[in-house]
Parts: sequence; C-alpha cells; structure tokens
Amino acid sequence: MWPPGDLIGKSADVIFTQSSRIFFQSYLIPTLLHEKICEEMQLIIFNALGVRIPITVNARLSEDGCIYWSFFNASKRDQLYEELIKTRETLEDQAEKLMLLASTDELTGLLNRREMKYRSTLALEQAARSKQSVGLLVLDIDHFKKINDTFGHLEGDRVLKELGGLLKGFCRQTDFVSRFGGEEFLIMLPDTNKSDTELFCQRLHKLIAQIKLGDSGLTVSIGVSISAKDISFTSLFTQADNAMYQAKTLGRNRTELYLNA
Ligand SMILES: Nc1nc2c(ncn2[C@@H]2O[C@H](COP(=O)(O)OP(=O)(O)OP(=O)(O)O)[C@@H](O)[C@H]2O)c(=O)[nH]1
Repeated sequence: MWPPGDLIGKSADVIFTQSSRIFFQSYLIPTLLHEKICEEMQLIIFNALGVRIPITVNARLSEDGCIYWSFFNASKRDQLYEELIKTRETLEDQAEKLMLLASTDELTGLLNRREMKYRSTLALEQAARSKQSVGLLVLDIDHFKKINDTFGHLEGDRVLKELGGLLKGFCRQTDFVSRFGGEEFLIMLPDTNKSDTELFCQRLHKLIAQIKLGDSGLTVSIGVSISAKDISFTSLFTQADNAMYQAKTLGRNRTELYLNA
C-alpha cells in the first residue's frame, strides 16, 4: 500500500479510480455532510505502485469538522462475489433439473402422473371460469403385454418412447401430454369440442399405426370425455377411463366418447 505519510496532501484524483472518484464526489461526500457517517462503501483505489485495490470505506464527520477515514483492503471481495454468483447459478441450474425430474416421466420425457394431475386441475378451473370445454383423452396401448412377451421388454420400452415422441409432436404446445402409468397416456386438449376431438383421435389412430411391430402397426384404445361444466380432474378422468374400457370391450383400436347424461 502507501508508505505511512505518503498520502498526506495527495488529491483524491491520485488515489481513486475514475468511477470511484465520481462516486466519492457525487455520493460519498454529500452523504457524509448530510448524515455525518458513511459505512461499508465499496470503492477502488490505486496503491503506491498504481495497482487497483478494492476497498471498503467507513467515514465519520466529527463535531470539530474533521473527517475520519478508515480504508479496509477488500481484495478478496470481487473473488467472493464471483464465487457467490457462480454458486447461485449452479443452484438455479440444479433446481431447474430437479423440477424437470420431478415433473417428467423418465422413459418418454412426457409429463408424469403428478404433474399431469396438477396442470389439468388448474386448466379445468381456468376453463370453468372462462366457460370453455376441455377434452381429456385416456389412451391405452392394445395388447401391450403380448408386445413385451413377443418382442421383449426393451422393444416394449422402445415402443413407449416412440409413442411418447409421436404424441408430443402431434399435439399443440398448449395441450398437456403425459405418460400416466405403464402403457397408459393422457392428453388434455384445452378449449375443444366433441367433433374436433373426434377428428383429432381419428388422425391419432392413423399416425400411431405407423409405429411398426413386426408386420403390423401399433394400435391403441382411446376414451374421451369432454368437460361439460365445473368438473374435477378425478371425475373427468374416471369418465374418460370408462370410455377407454368401453373401446377395449368393443374390439380395441378405436375411440369411444363418454356421453354425459
Ligand atoms: N416394456 C415395458 N412394459 C411395461 C411398462 N410398464 C408396464 N408395462 C407392461 O405393460 C403390460 C400391460 O398389460 P395389460 O395391463 O395386461 O394390458 P394389455 O396387454 O395392453 O391389454 P389391453 O390393455 O387389454 O389391450 C404389462 O405386461 C406390463 O408389464 C414399461 O415401462 N415398459
């Protein structure tokens, strides 16, 4: 630093960097004159060799009109800030990854059961407020046990992944697509009606048939329920699930609509 006595009589221009000088003159001095005290001000000074040194400044204006200064070397300060920023970024990164892990299905990357329930519940509340209908599709792969038994579990997993990717690509950004469990998928279509949803399902059957298993294409059974009024997610799901079982009973590879009484 400066040898003792060397700073006596030196102007602030010699000691402070340009930005610190501006801060010193426009903020620190006026504050000191007004408040009589300034604490923990962060400035940068030049040492006797012209090297920039970050410092923490405390100053007090005494009754006799003298200003008493104390400068503390804060060389590690910037390093500490950088480390804090890096740590915060790492934590934010990890939190994002954890949120993704907690909300998605590992195999397909689609929403998992918990996240689907959560988002669908919110969407249904919103739809009820704006008097819009929401379509819920329960989609279950046909004879999936046989697929596993014939082609092996790994091939079964491949089919689940391919179907997941296909559903994601086919649906809109605003739709919710999830793997609800095993070989069952759920899709929620906000702001839809019966005829649009039926058309959607017809297209879906055609598209899904492009996933090949030996010589034949994959088939699914779909159950649909359209929210008529204020309805809970559980009730809407039960309706769509019943319709899906109806589709299974009627021969599979088809869509059945739950009919509101
Ligand atoms: N490969 C694979 N198989 C799974 C996974 N989760 C569930 N399964 C299998 O999916 C099969 C579902 O069989 P079932 O419930 O009998 O239904 P299904 O054979 O599709 O018959 P239907 O639904 O009546 O057409 C079971 O054999 C499960 O082991 C998974 O993550 N990967």
